[in-house]
Amino acid sequence: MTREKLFEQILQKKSYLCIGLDTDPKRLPEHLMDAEDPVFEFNRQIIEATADLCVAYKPNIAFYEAQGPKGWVSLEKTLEVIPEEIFTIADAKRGDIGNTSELYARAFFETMNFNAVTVAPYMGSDSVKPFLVQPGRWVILLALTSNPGSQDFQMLKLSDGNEEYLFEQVLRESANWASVGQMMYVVGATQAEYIERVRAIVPNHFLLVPGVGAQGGSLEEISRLGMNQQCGLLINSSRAIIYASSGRDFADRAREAALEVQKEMEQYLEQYVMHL
Ligand SMILES: O=c1ccn([C@@H]2O[C@H](COP(=O)(O)O)[C@@H](O)[C@H]2O)c(=O)[nH]1
Repeated sequence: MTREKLFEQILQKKSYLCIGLDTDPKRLPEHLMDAEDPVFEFNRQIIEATADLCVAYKPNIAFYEAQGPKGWVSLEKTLEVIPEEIFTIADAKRGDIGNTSELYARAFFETMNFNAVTVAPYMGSDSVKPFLVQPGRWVILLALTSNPGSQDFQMLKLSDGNEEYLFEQVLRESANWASVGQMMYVVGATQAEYIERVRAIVPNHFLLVPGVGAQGGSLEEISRLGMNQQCGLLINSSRAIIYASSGRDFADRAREAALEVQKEMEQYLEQYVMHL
């Protein structure tokens, strides 16, 4: 999917919400356990209830891999019921030597038909570039993650005297590997105090922002500080939406939770994008 198509969808739905399908078989409503494929049935109903309120779905691949072969089947079936216009992200955090990355790219872009895959930058350009071969398929590179451990390496100051953090060097260098139409960055909502530093280096890129909802990041703050003229944000929320209820009403409650976020996003889009 092109950047233009993504922006069109954002304007049309007045939403930049990405719903995370972190579907944990242990957290499924009891009544779904009789279904042939409870994980798929859960996802199907969540998608049916929320597709008009979000612009992306992000299955976290770990939740499917952990199930073995049947998890991959649930994932494949889930992809088939996501409407065509919605952006799909394989949150897989891959990256390896070149020929192995090529196969990861094939797995997520060809065997499965994802629009984007999350990639770790630690192994450098030759581990990331094999994901950048097809126009319309995106790399979402981990830049400044939402977890406390982001301090361990991403926030290290480089010793070359220019006072940059390692995550800033990752942004600066990797921005040369692809156009803004093929590369996004993961920046946690819990890192709002650094968002201006991020935007100083990558003003035009889309950012995938996890960490609102269950992790406590502020949607208002990240929207105010992080939006650009094409919105430039996909805000992910997983548990706060998909587990809004563990009962028979789970899909309706998920819709209500998504609607609340979408309404708030509508205000920010009007405030920070539409008037530009
Ligand atoms: O820095 C990161 C990168 C990825 N994630 C992933 O996003 C979702 C967040 O789920 P919530 O339930 O909304 O907290 C999950 O799949 C993480 O693995 C992240 O949180 N932070």
